[in-house]
Amino acid sequence: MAQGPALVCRLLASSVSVAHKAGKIIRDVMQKGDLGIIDKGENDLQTEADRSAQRCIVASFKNLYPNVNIVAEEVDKISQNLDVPADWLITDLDPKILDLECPKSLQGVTEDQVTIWIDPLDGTSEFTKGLIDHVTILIGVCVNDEAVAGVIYQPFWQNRGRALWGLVGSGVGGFELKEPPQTKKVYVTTRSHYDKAIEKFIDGLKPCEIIRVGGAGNKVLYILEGKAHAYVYPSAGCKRWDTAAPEAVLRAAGGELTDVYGNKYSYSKENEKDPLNKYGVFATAPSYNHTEFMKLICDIQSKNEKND
Ligand SMILES: Nc1ncnc2c1ncn2[C@@H]1O[C@H](COP(=O)(O)O)[C@@H](OP(=O)(O)O)[C@H]1O
Ligand SMILES: [Mg+2]
Ligand SMILES: [Mg+2]
Ligand SMILES: [Mg+2]
Repeated sequence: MAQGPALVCRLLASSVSVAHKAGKIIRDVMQKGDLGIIDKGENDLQTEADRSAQRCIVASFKNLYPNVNIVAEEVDKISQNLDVPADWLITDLDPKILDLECPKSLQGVTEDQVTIWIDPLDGTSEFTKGLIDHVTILIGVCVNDEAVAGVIYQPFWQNRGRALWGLVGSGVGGFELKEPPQTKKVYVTTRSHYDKAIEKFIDGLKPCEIIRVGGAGNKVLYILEGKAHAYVYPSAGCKRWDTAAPEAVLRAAGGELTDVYGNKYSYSKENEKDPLNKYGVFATAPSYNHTEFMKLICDIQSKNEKND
């Protein structure tokens, strides 16, 4: 008897659908111009767009998948038991995603094994400065420890939004995967959390071109669209909601994302209590050997420790 699409495929298609709805909320807040900025402290802002986009995504997922674990960036009690307005309801699931060949290891997954890591607006600092191209919505579908599917959504793309999605072991969609330039190495790093230590680390990578832009999702996008060989963030600061979706899409495309020791982050629900990516973020394009890259990173790390 036909089983219908696997839960992971339905969750991925639902993530694309709800990201479109949250994207419209973010565009509307920007259009109205009253961002309602709150400073959460330590260079971490939150706006009405972060709050409203999260409410839409969390309420919609809870409505359709009541037993899935959900961890979202913004502390917001409202979305826990919200009546979902009709225009937030998850609808029109993309048949291309529902019809994906779901990897055998994921076919029997049940809701209780799933944790959805949500960053309703990644690149908030840039959003408050009107740098809207840096902004993405990140929805990572994780099974036990692993980020297996994800959506990097650009709400301001051609002013109607674009979803880049991936299912590890199955494929990617919504964009054209491009290789980075064959010439010099190009690395992408933080724009708004740059400090002397990061600058010193990045200097160790020279000669290369350094691009500084906002958003973890946006930096992985630079890799997927062939604008950079690697994303280098040699500091704690990002959280699991910043990397779950980008890691899933990048790995589905053949790339890698790890900490400074070359280890993947665990995305199990237990990490809700301590979501900090303590050992940085290092992501590489499919054609860029991650092991080689991490050896280079390790050399820089030990050189800096010797000189300190
Ligand atoms: N040192 C730090 N302190 C607080 N947040 C940090 C941080 N470093 C990175 N982040 C968060 O990680 C994401 C990517 O950061 P960056 O743009 O600097 O590369 C942003 O997510 P949000 O915009 O969702 O908060 C940012 O806030
Ligand atoms: Mg934030
Ligand atoms: Mg973020
Ligand atoms: Mg955010």
